[in-house]
Amino acid sequence: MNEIALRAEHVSKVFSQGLFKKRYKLVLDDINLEIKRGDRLVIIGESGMGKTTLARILTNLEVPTEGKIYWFNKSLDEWRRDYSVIRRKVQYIHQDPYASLHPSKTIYKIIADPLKRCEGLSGERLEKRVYDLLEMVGLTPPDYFFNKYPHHLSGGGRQRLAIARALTANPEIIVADEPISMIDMSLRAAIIKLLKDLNEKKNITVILVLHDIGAARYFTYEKGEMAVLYGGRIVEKGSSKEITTNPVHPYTKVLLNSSPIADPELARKRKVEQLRSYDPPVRKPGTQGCPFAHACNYFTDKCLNETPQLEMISHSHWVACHVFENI
Ligand SMILES: Nc1ncnc2c1ncn2[C@@H]1O[C@H](COP(=O)(O)OP(=O)(O)OP(=O)(O)O)[C@@H](O)[C@H]1O
Repeated sequence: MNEIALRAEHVSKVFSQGLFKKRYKLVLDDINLEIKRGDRLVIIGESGMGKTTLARILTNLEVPTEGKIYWFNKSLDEWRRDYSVIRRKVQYIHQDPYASLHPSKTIYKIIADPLKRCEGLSGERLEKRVYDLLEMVGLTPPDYFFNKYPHHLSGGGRQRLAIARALTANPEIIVADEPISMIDMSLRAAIIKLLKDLNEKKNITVILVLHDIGAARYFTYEKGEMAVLYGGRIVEKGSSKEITTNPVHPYTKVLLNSSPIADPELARKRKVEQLRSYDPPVRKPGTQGCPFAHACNYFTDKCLNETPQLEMISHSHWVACHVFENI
């Protein structure tokens, strides 16, 4: 059975700024998403598009202004009685592993403490679990790391440690927010591969928030979906193959065309479309119109006045754009 692991239904978020004269900002606008148990999903978009806010709402670290989140077909209200149990099954991995790891605890303690607290493990059984978890995330040989501290690790090593700590809860869903943004290029693929392995071998549902479409493609190449976020709205979503080989939204096309190519000759030949604006849109609650209209080269009056809704264009592909057929 393909159970839905996580679903966002009509999720919106408004932040207010300013102490006396409040200004309201619509950061997420009517997000609808779902992911089946054991699947992979990437939420992709550039800085300021609302990705972190969405990831935090999906894991109940932030409360939506409107809409609901469902974990395994039950709303968070319905989980209230068993919340402490289900909470541990949905783990959030922070984009800055260093900030999320206790600097004065040894690596052993960082992993052992939650295992002691939640599973009551001690002695040899505890040590074996710590050893196995470090091995699983590639911090090997594990006992070499037992008495080291997070600052002894590279950025990639710290992200592995943060993943191992999340695994102490035996999670069923992992939401990782830009897990590779603070680590060296050469180590990024290894972290994505680790998350793929956890999905494949342990059937953990993995949602990745990324701004790099190359990394998104690598994560979802064999299976999985992508949702492209712009100005707090999903502008295109579908199978990884559809989004990367047949993108139709003008923003997705720009994202794909601006991803780095190793070959300098090909990079020189590539024509990258210039947008009318590179600033993320600032939207107020109640704003109508396409969030991308201020940057889009193909906008019409309709784009300024009417918010495009996601429409199915094939069984694994949806787009929210009034003009995509004319581009
Ligand atoms: N607590 C908050 N109060 C007010 N505004 C906020 C708050 N958190 C986020 N924002 C604003 O919401 C918008 C979206 O932020 P968010 O961090 O979700 O985007 P993002 O796509 O993850 O970008 P980045 O990769 O830069 O973090 C930004 O304009 C940000 O300034």
